Amino acid sequence: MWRGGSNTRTCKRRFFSSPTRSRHHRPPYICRLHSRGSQHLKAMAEVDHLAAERATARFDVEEMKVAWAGSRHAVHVADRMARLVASDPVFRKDNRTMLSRKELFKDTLRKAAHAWKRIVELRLTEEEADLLRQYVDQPGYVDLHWGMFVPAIKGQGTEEQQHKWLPLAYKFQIIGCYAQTELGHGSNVQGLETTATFDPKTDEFVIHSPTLTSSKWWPGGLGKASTHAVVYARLITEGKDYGIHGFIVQLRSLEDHSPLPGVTLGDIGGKFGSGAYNSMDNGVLRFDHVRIPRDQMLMRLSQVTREGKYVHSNVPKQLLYGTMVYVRQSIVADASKALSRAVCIAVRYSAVRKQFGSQDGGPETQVLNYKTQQSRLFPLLASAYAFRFVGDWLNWLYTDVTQKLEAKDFSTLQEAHACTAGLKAVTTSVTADAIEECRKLCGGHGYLNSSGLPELFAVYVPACTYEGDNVVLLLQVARILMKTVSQLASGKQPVGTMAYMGKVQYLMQCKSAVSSAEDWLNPDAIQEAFEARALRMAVNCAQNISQAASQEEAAGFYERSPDLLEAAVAHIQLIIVTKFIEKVHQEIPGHGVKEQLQALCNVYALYILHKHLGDFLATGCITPRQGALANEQLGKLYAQVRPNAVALVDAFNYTDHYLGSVLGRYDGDVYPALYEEAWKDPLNETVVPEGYHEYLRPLIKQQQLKLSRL
Ligand SMILES: CC/C=C\C/C=C\C/C=C\C/C=C\C/C=C\C/C=C\C=C\C(=O)SCCNC(=O)CCNC(=O)[C@H](O)C(C)(C)COP(=O)(O)OP(=O)(O)OC[C@H]1O[C@@H](n2cnc3c(N)ncnc32)[C@H](O)[C@@H]1OP(=O)(O)O
Ligand SMILES: Cc1cc2nc3c(=O)[nH]c(=O)nc-3n(C[C@H](O)[C@H](O)[C@H](O)COP(=O)(O)OP(=O)(O)OC[C@H]3O[C@@H](n4cnc5c(N)ncnc54)[C@H](O)[C@@H]3O)c2cc1C
Repeated sequence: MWRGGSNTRTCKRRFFSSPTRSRHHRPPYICRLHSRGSQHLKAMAEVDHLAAERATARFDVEEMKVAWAGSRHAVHVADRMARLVASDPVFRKDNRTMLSRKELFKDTLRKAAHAWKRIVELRLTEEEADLLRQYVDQPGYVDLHWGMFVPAIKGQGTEEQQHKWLPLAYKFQIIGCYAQTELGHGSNVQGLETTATFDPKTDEFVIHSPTLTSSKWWPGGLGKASTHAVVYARLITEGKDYGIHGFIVQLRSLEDHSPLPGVTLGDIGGKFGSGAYNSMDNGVLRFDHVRIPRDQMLMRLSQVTREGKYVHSNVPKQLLYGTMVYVRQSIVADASKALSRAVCIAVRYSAVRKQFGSQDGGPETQVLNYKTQQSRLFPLLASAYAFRFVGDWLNWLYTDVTQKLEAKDFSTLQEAHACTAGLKAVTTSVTADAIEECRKLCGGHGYLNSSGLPELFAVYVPACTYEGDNVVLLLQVARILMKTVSQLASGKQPVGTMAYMGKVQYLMQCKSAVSSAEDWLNPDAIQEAFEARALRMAVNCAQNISQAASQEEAAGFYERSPDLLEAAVAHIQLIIVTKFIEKVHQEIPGHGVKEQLQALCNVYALYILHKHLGDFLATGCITPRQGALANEQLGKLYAQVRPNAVALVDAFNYTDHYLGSVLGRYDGDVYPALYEEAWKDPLNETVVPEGYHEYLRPLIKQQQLKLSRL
């Protein structure tokens, strides 16, 4: 093989012959390697494996792209934007992990400015611009500007305020961030300490950070880029504290970007992983009696009059949390993107990679053919599709609730909160774990930056924390579940995703009718088992809380919170399974597409059942035998997915630029790419490393001297 042959030996000789060769003047062996032509290498590499894989697909990949993207139009626009970004040298990202923090941040500013220039030049629509930013794929201040600052003003500002501030934000005449979290408090929003005290003499609010722990801490874009922030602070007027409200505060000069008087701010420092989320300037901010006009309080939900009187509109105060609800639903859509990227890399590489099993000098086995590889990878593939569809549904729910709120109908607010909080928590936790699992599925090469997986993981894991720590959010779901269970006795019929709880009499005693592995292909059997498990877990928790009669309800909730978390997860998994089943029931065009989605839906549901078998058995929803039959059926489904696996990840329609992984390349030509990538590392800029003369040579010489004395 070329990898271990004479070229390698030439390489060693040449390296030792020249101490300071630059990577721009590569040693002759590399030139020779190239002059022999990439065609020669290609012929020797395993390019054909993916072509052969694609030929075994039993469905129409182009139509699956439509099912994944949501419409033919969505495929077309996404494709155009992805290619626009991939073909633009400013958007290159293969060198990102080698940049210093300062270089990375400057690169992010450059990319953001260039993206904006292209958006304006090409007169892109909002949909196109969002996609272009997604494919640029580098976290930066623009995410918070468009993702939180603008939505906060839209959701909490009066029409007059929107009219004043939004045009400035839309044209980047100001740059905004979302400054809620403080050093001392993040999860507990009501515990924030920053104050906004109304001064009727000047008709201003005085924004102040009374303690160190009240310093704003974490807001993205705050550290270096933003000129303005929506700041959350305790509103104090007429000597009374009215709790947390939002205020638009200018932080930096629009002339020279210097902090305004009374404002102290900066970046909070390096974060997990090289490159990755370090492109973002998460910041710290302190106020020393900073004055803002009264009309910079976001006044849609409540107002302070010229005289300083507090007036609360007749709306639920939780509408203040609206921006978080909006972002949580978009994070569910992001989860399917991040998970599908990791799975695409792991599936393609598993089809290329071979280990063991060579018979009579024949080829080794593709690792994708190992049942263990399939049982680790295919549930993640199914989860990517499941999250995609539940994300679409959540987006619909969010739009529906927003329309109802506009009409002053607040009846679905709790449903929106429970679904966004719970789905955000479950999909991000699964995705973070899955990216790490995909790294392991790629063996040693998965640990290289060039696999794309370390960076994806480092960028993605904070999703388990931002926009609400996942445990805190699941406890919110659990509280709503307990409230719903307690209302069942009074005959109140639960609605929306809790409606199944209305079948309490039946679901508490039903027994699964499954008697063969094939019976688990029946969506009704799956649905019933998941509903019974979720309801029984919730009812068990409610009973345990109320049986602790000596305790206050809150203390009982606290005691039982680990069980409540599991009940909340069971409820959210039921929603994901239900929405996948509903999707598959729809008319889905394209040869074999519906069948593949059906198989993935079953993989998802039966994998969850298998993983959480303890829940299903302990609640008596299924018998151990039925659990074993589910596992048997799961194995059959993996065999069904196997010939379609590569085509199923092709349907995500990701460019090599967006994937950013030598292992996940579309053409499967992995080894030459890995080899090539290694030489780009700064350590290879010189053949003899810096520090050799200072540290290595003296050490070796000293040891040689010692030995010669012996
Ligand atoms: C290199 C690139 C490579 C790869 C990239 C690949 C992928 C990357 C993908 C994405 C990355 C890109 C961008 C990143 C995007 C975003 C991240 C950036 C920004 C992050 C921003 C933030 O984090 S902002 C701060 C968020 N903070 C929180 O979420 C705080 C959490 N806490 C709370 O929400 C609340 O404090 C609480 C809900 C926990 C408690 O509320 P509280 O009012 O104190 O008390 P309760 O008694 O619990 O509740 C009272 C009642 O209110 C109801 N309630 C609570 N919340 C809501 C709500 N939101 N809506 C409606 N109702 C609500 C609750 O149920 C109670 O109701 P009752 O009926 O029981 O009274
Ligand atoms: C990358 C990143 C970007 C961010 N961007 C922004 C931003 O733009 N704007 C902004 O305002 N904020 C931002 N944040 C802050 C983020 O929203 C908070 O970190 C998050 O809400 C968690 O709050 P915390 O840090 O206070 O965690 P804590 O609440 O201190 O959590 C610590 C531990 O305590 C546990 N815990 C806390 N409360 C409970 C409870 N009641 N019951 C059981 N366990 C509990 C948690 O599960 C966790 O294990 C960002 C954070 C990160 C990491």
